[in-house]
Amino acid sequence: MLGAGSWGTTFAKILADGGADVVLWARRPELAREIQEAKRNSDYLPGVNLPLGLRATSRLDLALAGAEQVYISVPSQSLRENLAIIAPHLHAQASVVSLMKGVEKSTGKRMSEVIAEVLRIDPAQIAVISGPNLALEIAKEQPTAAVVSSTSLETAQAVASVARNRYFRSFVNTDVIGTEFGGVLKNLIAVAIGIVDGVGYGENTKASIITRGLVEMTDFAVAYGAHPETLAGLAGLGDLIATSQSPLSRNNTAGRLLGQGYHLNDVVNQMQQTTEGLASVGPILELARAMGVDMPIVEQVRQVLAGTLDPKDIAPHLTTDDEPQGERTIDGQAQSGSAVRRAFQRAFDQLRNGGRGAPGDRP
Ligand SMILES: NC(=O)c1ccc[n+]([C@@H]2O[C@H](COP(=O)([O-])OP(=O)(O)OC[C@H]3O[C@@H](n4cnc5c(N)ncnc54)[C@H](O)[C@@H]3O)[C@@H](O)[C@H]2O)c1
Ligand SMILES: O=P(O)(O)OC[C@H](O)CO
Repeated sequence: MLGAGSWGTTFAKILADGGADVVLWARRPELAREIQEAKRNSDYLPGVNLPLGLRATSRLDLALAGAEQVYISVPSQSLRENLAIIAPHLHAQASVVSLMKGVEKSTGKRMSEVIAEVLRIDPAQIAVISGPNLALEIAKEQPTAAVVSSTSLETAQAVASVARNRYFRSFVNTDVIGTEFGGVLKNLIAVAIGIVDGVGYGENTKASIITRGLVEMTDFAVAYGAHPETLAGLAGLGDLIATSQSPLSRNNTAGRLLGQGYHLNDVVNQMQQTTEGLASVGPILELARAMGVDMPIVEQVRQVLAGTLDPKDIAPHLTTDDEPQGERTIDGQAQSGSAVRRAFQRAFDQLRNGGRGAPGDRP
């Protein structure tokens, strides 16, 4: 596991509690020592006891020696530089798993794209994991689920069978684009929710933004080749709900501070952990423009960040059109609603089958 922040450490615990032999790489030797010796990461996960079998080191060569699966959890904007130092130590057949939820600001690339480009490995060796996964809740062993996605179902299944335990359930799919963009886009909507929360608006406003935000997320991801069902699953709606509702969310918290009137620079200074949404707004809007996708909520988040829109004005503008629009739902067709129906059918089938058997989120 590369990256010993909140999510890297929590995910190392998930893997170790599932029975895997895990070595966690921390950049700072003193943090590696605390994890290795005291089985604690007091900076990021105060009060959490880590598994006794979890090892930690600040030496990348030792962390990667013989690793069959390499999980990466560093800030998205630092992935490329981290990959450059990882590459010489990586086993040629290793699977590389991204736990990150951002796009690279300078290129607009998803994390799996950056990994494929820098490491020059077969995309079938790459997987991504996303879902409603607030680190601190999981570190306290509160049950949740996630989706492991790879273009190779075999790789996704191999990773999912390791990344699971009594409190963490992994499903699989092969929609890497939808799974990654779900994690990126929900951050932007969570910032919007935080903003209106900070302003003092209530549940109607937030529900409207979540619902319309999901349409924006789906329109965007589908334009780039995702399946709409993925956005109705754990990596889309599931994560959107968790991130928008929780005070543990850094994106939500950053939004709330903006809504309370703090300037972006002050908010960035206050956030001690990675807040991916703030860096993703620009590249996502550029990608949206390139595909002709309308994202009024994300555009207004950009304006609030730029200081050109008063936070209290964000909510009424759920659409940029003056004329009343049809309420397109997540598959973009008000009349059919077929993606929503399929998602409900899938959830129903899973319940009926005791959690098994859905083709999209296969456990
Ligand atoms: N925390 C969560 O609840 C959570 C859940 C799911 C996904 N994620 C995603 O995981 C990724 C990492 O998030 P996190 O919460 O672990 O962040 P964090 O800020 O808690 O930790 C980031 C870690 O990366 C390390 N790092 C390595 N290279 C770095 C560099 N060049 N610059 C700065 N830090 C560097 C830091 O030392 C730190 O240990 C993000 O993409 C985030 O969206 C987080
Ligand atoms: O704290 P956030 O806002 O980065 O959200 C953490 C996770 O992505 C929630 O699934």
